[in-house]
Amino acid sequence: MSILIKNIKELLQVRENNVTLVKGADMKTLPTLKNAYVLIEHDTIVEYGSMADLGEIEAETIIDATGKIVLPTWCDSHTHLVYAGNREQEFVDRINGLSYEEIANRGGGILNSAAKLQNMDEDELYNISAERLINVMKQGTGAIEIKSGYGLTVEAELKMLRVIKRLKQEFPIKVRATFLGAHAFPKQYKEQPDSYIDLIVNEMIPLVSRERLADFIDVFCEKGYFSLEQTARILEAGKAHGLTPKIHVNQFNAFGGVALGVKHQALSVDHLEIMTDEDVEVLKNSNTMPVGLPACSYFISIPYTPARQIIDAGLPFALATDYNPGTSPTGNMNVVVSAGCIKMKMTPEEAINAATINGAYAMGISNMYGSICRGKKANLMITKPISSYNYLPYAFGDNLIDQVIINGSII
Ligand SMILES: N=CN[C@@H](CCC(=O)O)C(=O)O
Ligand SMILES: [Zn+2]
Repeated sequence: MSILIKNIKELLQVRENNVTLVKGADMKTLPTLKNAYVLIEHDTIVEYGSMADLGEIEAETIIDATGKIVLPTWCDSHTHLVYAGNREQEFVDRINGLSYEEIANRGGGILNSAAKLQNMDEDELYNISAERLINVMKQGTGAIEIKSGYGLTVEAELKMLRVIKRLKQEFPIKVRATFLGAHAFPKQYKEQPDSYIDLIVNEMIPLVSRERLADFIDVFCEKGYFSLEQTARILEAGKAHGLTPKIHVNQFNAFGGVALGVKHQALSVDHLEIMTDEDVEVLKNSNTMPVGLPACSYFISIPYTPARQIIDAGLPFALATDYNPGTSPTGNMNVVVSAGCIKMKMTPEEAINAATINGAYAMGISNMYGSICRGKKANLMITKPISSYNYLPYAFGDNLIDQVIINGSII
């Protein structure tokens, strides 16, 4: 199977060398090629170049992209896409003045999602999750991280991770799985929280690892959720079982979670709505990717991650959706890229770098995903005819994606 895309108005994120992330001032550069072509064979980008250099090439499928822009598919490094039901009542409660914290304290929030998921049959959970996955693929996402964390019992956490595994097997999109048993304390552990940490460390992590159900270990490190000490214990146990840390930190409070993540060589630290100068400082000279989730800030009206401060400090930065029923009921990376530009003052070049190559880095897959590079996976999207790539974040809410190719297949 071969596909030739020709007469491309502009081909974005073209990398001659296989860079694995971009940071600081380099994020302002988005290498492009005008009037270009790309040749795909099976699941791989084998060649690209200027139309002037296109010789006689045979291809089974030829796509004429006149007037259109082609770029790598989005790499969404933070989602909770597997969940049992929506929480629109909490949305209305927030409009009527309750905060995220107040709703959680009344038994809403993550515990509300866990109760629904524990009662849902695994096939039904798979079917509704598959529908969401198909939807985000059509919106241009070609690689995605999906977390557990709405189970909160051994059985329900494993159910979630098996659903993620099945999604990975059934769809061409690249899926990375994260074990987030430490998302909230189940009600029965409220008075003896360390017994829940024992359950995670002694039962859940060994089972998840034995059945190879996850790549990453995550913890919601936050006041009222998991403390620095509890987070450290879980990360240590995860690492001992081959899981790489990726943590939720600084969503509502800054109290040293970023430094803890860096100390444990977290691949990414996510949320970061509340950042101190020390948090930014500690990320320098680390291999940890800071990840912002602007759809969450928008939806629950909390501050936006200070992307400018982070990038201007010379750091890399990634954007992701945080797709979940409580704080970000969208998996649409196009909206996230727009929000990065509009609310975080990122340039379109920075936002596209953040949502492609840096998102891939935050999933540990940027050697094969996130840029147009010979030998990389054939994950590309073709826009409708548009005036320039700036139009993508500018026309927020418009569907500007015409065709999506994932793993060499047209979706
Ligand atoms: N903050 C923690 N976890 C999710 C929200 C979970 C929920 O409210 O269901 C997040 O990343 O925003
Ligand atoms: Zn999250």
